[in-house]
Amino acid sequence: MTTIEVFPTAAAWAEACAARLGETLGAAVLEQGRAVFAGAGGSTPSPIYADLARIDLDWSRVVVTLVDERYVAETSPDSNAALMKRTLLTGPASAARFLPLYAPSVTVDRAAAEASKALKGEGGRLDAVLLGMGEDGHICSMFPESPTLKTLLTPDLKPAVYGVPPGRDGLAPPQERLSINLPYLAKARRVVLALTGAKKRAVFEREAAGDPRVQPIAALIAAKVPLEVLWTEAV
Ligand SMILES: O=C(O)[C@H](O)[C@@H](O)[C@H](O)[C@H](O)COP(=O)(O)O
Repeated sequence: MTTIEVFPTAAAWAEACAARLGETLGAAVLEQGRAVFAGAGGSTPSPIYADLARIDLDWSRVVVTLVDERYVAETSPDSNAALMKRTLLTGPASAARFLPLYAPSVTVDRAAAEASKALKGEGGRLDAVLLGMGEDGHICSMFPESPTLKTLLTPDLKPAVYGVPPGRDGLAPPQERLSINLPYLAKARRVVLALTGAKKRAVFEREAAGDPRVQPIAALIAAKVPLEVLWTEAV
C-alpha cells in the first residue's frame, strides 16, 4: 500500500519522517532484539537524519547501512558513508553499528559481493528504509537507461547489492556506484520516501503510474511494499 502525506513546513516533514523510521526501529529492537536501517545519500535526507539521531531507542542494537553508495572512500566529498556518519551517527545514534557498502576491493562488483554477504549476516532484510528520489525518478542507484537497471529490478534475485557503472553519453550516474536491488528493498518492514518540491511530486506521480519492468518506483509499488511518501513543498 502506498500513502502520500503533505507537510506544510520542512520541520514538520523531517520530524514526521524521523518519527516513522524511529518507531519501526524501536519496534524491531523490542521484537527481535535488533534492527537494520538503510538510508539514502544525496541532499534530501540530512534534516531527517538530524531528527532521527535524537530519537530515544537502543541504538546499540541498530545496524545502519546505505541504500546506495558512490564507489569512493569515506574521505571523498561524494561519500554517502561520510554523510551518514556526519548526520545520523551522532549523539545517541553514534552507538549504532555502521555497515558500509564501499570496500577498497579490486572491483566494485567484489565490493558489492562483500556488502551482500555482510547484509545477509544481519538477517537478510531491512527493517526501516529512507529513500530519496532523483528528478529522473531513480531511487537508490536504479537509474533509467542504466545497463544495470534490469538486473536491479529482477524479482527474487538473491545478492542484495550490485555494482552500477557510470552512465554513458551523459546519462546518470556520473560515477561508479553500489546499490541494493529492488527485491531486497521490497522485503523491508517499512519504506519512507522523502520528497521535497513541486517537481519531485510530479515526477513521483509519473513514475508511480509507470512500467514496473523499467521504472523503480512503479516496481516498488507493484511489489506491494508498505511505502509512505512524505512530501513538502516548503523546501
Ligand atoms: O547517492 C545518492 O545520491 C542517493 O542515494 C540517491 O539515490 C538520492 O536519493 C537521489 O539521487 C536524490 O538525491 P537528492 O536527495 O539530492 O535529490
